[in-house]
Amino acid sequence: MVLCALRSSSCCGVWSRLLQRQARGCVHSSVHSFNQDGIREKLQVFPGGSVDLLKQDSGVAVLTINNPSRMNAFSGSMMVDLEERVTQLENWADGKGLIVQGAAGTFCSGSDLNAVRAISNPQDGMKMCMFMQDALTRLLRLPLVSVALVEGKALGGGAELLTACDFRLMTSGSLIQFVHKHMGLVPGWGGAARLVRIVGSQNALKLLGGAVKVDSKLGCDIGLTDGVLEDDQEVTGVGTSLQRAESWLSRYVEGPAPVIRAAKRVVLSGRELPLTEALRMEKDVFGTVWGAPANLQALASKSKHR
Ligand SMILES: CC[C@H](C(=O)O)C(=O)SCCNC(=O)CCNC(=O)[C@H](O)C(C)(C)COP(=O)(O)OP(=O)(O)OC[C@H]1O[C@@H](n2cnc3c(N)ncnc32)[C@H](O)[C@@H]1OP(=O)(O)O
Repeated sequence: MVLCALRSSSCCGVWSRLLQRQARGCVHSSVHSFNQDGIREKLQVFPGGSVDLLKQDSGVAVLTINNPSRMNAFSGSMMVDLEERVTQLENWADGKGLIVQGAAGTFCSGSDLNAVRAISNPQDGMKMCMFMQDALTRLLRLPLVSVALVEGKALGGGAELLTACDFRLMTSGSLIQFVHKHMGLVPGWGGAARLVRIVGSQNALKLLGGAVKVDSKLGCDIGLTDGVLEDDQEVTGVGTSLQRAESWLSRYVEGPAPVIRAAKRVVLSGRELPLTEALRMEKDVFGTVWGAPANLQALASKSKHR
């Protein structure tokens, strides 16, 4: 229903405005009956765990899904936490990168089934779905290069969460599974739409239709996974998984924040907008870096790219 409303308004101007609102604001704000505050109140009734944000001086933030006693399942209050952390990241002008991880060596086992059982009626399900679509769409649209660090298991909504990052790293023993079929469901947090864009419709249908268990090898083969890290217990002297993920990300966030953020913006518009609009957006973003300090400095230093 929500997606239909978005699709039917797919003229370039609307898409452009949607993307331009990426800095702040709600993806579904124009959809009748999407009352974000009302949904937030409803979700808060299901407490437990937290979503924690650490903004570092390096310009790389770490977002941790933290509910270890339930394998980092999302309680209602954690969904609200997630949306608030995304707002904080939208307002973080100096940021360049983001790592999304789960606490205590596992990624995320999806929605908290206790909360899911309590809101298993269609109306509440729709509201939760729109709230999480909004939060995860805005997460992917942040002007930060983002990577999901998948340790342990990423199931159901947890698998959807990792598709809302630019890149995915898996530790060698980790597993991704869109278990929705086994729950009589399909993804509702935008995970199917993003998965198709990452692995193509053939592979996406296999993963959803077969609830296939994706290990690090299969993940690499189909392009879901961008790198494999050895499990912490298997290695010595090369740091924790988080340190290795930071090291992997460092080459993509090295350099001045305005340039890295501009790179993410042009890729994002290329990915989401029709060509004419994407070109217009690229021109606008180009205008923010042309003649700016990093550009002038590079020109003055007569740099060679050997
Ligand atoms: C389908 C989409 C939907 C959505 O909202 O869009 C969802 O995401 S629904 C949730 C889909 N996820 C699941 O169904 C996961 C179910 N859990 C498992 O398969 C296992 O617990 C597993 C594989 C995550 C871990 O297995 P393991 O043997 O290693 O540990 P335990 O089973 O003993 O789990 C420890 C502890 O965590 C609780 N737990 C795990 N996942 C959830 C969850 N999603 N919601 C609530 N609680 C969860 C589990 O019940 C155990 O608690 P305990 O009190 O010890 O029984």
